[in-house]
Amino acid sequence: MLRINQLKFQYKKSANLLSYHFSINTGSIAILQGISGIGKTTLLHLIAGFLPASQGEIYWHQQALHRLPVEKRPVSLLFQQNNLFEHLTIAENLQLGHKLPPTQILASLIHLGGDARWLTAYPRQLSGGQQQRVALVRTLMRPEPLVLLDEPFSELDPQTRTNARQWVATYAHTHKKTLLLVSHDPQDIEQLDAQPIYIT
Ligand SMILES: Nc1ncnc2c1ncn2[C@@H]1O[C@H](COP(=O)(O)OP(=O)(O)OP(=O)(O)O)[C@@H](O)[C@H]1O
Repeated sequence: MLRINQLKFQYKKSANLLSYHFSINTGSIAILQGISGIGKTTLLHLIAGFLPASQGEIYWHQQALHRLPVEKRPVSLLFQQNNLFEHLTIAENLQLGHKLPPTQILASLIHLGGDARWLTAYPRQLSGGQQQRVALVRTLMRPEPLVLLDEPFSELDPQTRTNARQWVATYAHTHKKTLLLVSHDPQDIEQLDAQPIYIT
């Protein structure tokens, strides 16, 4: 279980105090919802360890994540943007952070409408939606059990989005991942059979 217990954060003294309290079951998919600027992205960064909480706790099973440095947290995070290293090819980007065979990674990419020809390209040579799918594949195929996805389908057309949702749901289920994602699209909740979590 991921347990967010009375977690609080403030960018600076004059800013709103952001506050979070909820839990999600291991192996489930949860979707963070709430109006723009309410603090969804901030929460993902607090869980991953890129921001320090001022109060509260983050527990993954019995492990106190809030006491661990970023690299020790069992977390894989897809940012809203800039997920790929510009100086590495797509193949090199896809190889980072795991030891899976390239054929398995390519199969996932193709499932999302990707193409083997992308592998030798650099990120700047792909469209925003193509880059997003590459980054999504890498984030989910890393070994960490807790996966945080910040608007993972935002750049995709409706058909590609449907395929991407199916791949994410199947991969997460098969590999026993726990997923927490940010989305404004009600269809994501329905098709991913996800638990909505409202941030207020
Ligand atoms: N680096 C920062 N420095 C100061 N304030 C910030 C910073 N990043 C975000 N904020 C502020 O913190 C609040 C929460 O931002 P956050 O990006 O977490 O919201 P969000 O719910 O993810 O928004 P959106 O749905 O628009 O992506 C906002 O008021 C934002 O202006």
